Amino acid sequence: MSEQKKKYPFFKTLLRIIPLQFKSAPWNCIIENSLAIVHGASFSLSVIATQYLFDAIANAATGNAGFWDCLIPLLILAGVTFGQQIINGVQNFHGIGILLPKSAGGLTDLLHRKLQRIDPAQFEDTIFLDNLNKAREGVRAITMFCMVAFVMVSFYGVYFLTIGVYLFSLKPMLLITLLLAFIPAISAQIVRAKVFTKLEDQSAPLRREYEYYQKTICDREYFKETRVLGGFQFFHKLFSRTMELLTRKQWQAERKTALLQLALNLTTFAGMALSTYILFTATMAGEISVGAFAAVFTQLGSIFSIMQEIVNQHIGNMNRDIGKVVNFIRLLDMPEKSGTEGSPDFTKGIVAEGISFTYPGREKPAVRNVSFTLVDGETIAIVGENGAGKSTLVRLLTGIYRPSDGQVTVGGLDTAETAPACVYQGISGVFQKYQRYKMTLGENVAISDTRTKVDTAKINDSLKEADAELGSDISFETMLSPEFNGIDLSGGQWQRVAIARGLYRANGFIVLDEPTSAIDPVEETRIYKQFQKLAEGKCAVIVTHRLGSAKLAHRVVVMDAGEIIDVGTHDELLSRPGKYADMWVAQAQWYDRAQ
Ligand SMILES: Nc1ncnc2c1ncn2[C@@H]1O[C@H](COP(=O)(O)OP(=O)(O)OP(=O)(O)O)[C@@H](O)[C@H]1O
Repeated sequence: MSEQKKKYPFFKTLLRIIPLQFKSAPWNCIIENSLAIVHGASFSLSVIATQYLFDAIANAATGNAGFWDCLIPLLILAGVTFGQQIINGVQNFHGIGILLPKSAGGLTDLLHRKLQRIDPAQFEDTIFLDNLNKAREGVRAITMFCMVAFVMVSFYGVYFLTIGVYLFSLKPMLLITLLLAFIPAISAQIVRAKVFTKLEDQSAPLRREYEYYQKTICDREYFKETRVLGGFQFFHKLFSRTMELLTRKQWQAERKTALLQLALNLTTFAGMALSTYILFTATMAGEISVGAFAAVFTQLGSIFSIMQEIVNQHIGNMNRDIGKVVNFIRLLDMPEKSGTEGSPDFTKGIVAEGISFTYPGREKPAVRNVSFTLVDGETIAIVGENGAGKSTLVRLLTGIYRPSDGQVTVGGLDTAETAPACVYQGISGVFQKYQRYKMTLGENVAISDTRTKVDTAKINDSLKEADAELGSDISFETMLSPEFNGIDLSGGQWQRVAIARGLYRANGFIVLDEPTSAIDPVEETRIYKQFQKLAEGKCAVIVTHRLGSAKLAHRVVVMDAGEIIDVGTHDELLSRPGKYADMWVAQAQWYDRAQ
């Protein structure tokens, strides 16, 4: 059964998430529940104290009790009421101020760890991205959900158990009427759950859309282009339309459930009237004392409002959030990219045998039946037109994606069978879509090797090797982000920092996937020459459109429409007619100066 279709019943889901919540903040869960138990029991204590007080007053009126007989239950009642207020305050503060943030942190951590173990190819899949968006919403929902579940058992559970025993001892029918009054309300909540689960499923893609449109309007990375190209109105319209759609869906769900709520209120009103009647007739018939009548009568309002609070508010919210909670669990249940342990031995090189890969949502494979061997100490350049499959091949060779057909071995490790962390441990890469971390210059470089202690001399060397001359006013501590009180770099400077990051990481297999597009061709050739020196004795892959750089590699692989159409040295490929020779002629004038 696919993950999407797998069913998650309410109680099974609840049993799955309670241990997760408990693990994220064990002591706080214990404290919260203990407070809730005491708080719940205190309500019943106040009912019993009220009964004693009224009985004592009734007896005093007939001369059967004195002042002290009335004062003691009065003091007990005052003490219980005061204690209730204190416990309530402490419980609220602890629940909202401590337990909630702590467990939300724990669950977020769990989600992040899970994401690390999910196949990166999933991040290209729209359904997965929707599920991820839903699961993020689930972090907040799950914490509230569990808190309510705890409170239901430890506070309301204790309250209703003790008050139930008390009412039953007075008159069983009273308890039965109260319970029956809430059955229609509970059924209404089941319908509500279904409505909101469906709403959540429909909302996630819309939410992702409007979050994206909002980014195009407000984010710095889009700001210049959307203003200059006049895209603001366009994106604003899309944003408003998606928002409107989402709001309309929410409104429809709320309207549907609000009608049910109305029916619930009528039922509870009828239940309250009937209970009062039973209580009155029992007192008149002398079945219960005046004190018990007064205690129950004053409590009836509280019992109903607490029951309504449970059904309308808590069960209602739980039902509304169950969809989000299920999405969180669904993500946790996703298959992980795991495998056997091992260490790459790069003397065995990198071998691809008949590999193919198709992106989710695409029919044509991006890489088709590709085979080649990169021997130890060899540098290979991969060239080809846009969309030829170069970057996809690199992702397959580095184990980021697993081939749908064929086999890739990196230093003797089969990427489909080995734990990803083991495959990655000896690889360093600079990719086309490298990151511009909003961190200091030093962190931007050293982040590629968090396994070892930060080595400032090595950061310096890497920046030098990448020819990253950023200016005398920029040091390792300079924050590279205007959003965080720092400065920005030019496109070419960022690329050099990214290359330095790739060089900083210890490796046996280096990949440069065209990280030099913002650097002029002459400079690029210089960087690649330096890279070639660093790659000596290692396995290396260069992806480039500029054949002046491909020339530096031992062999060149030419790709077209996902397939390898030619392999050879630069000179071999030039000596025969073909795509490489055509591309070289078209680009030759760039390199005349660089020779
Ligand atoms: N995330 C994705 N989802 C679906 N298709 C994709 C995705 N990424 C790439 N493709 C498709 O896979 C094919 C190969 O893309 P790839 O990025 O590997 O080409 P490339 O040779 O590196 O291109 P370029 O020189 O433009 O960087 C293209 O047809 C592209 O449209």
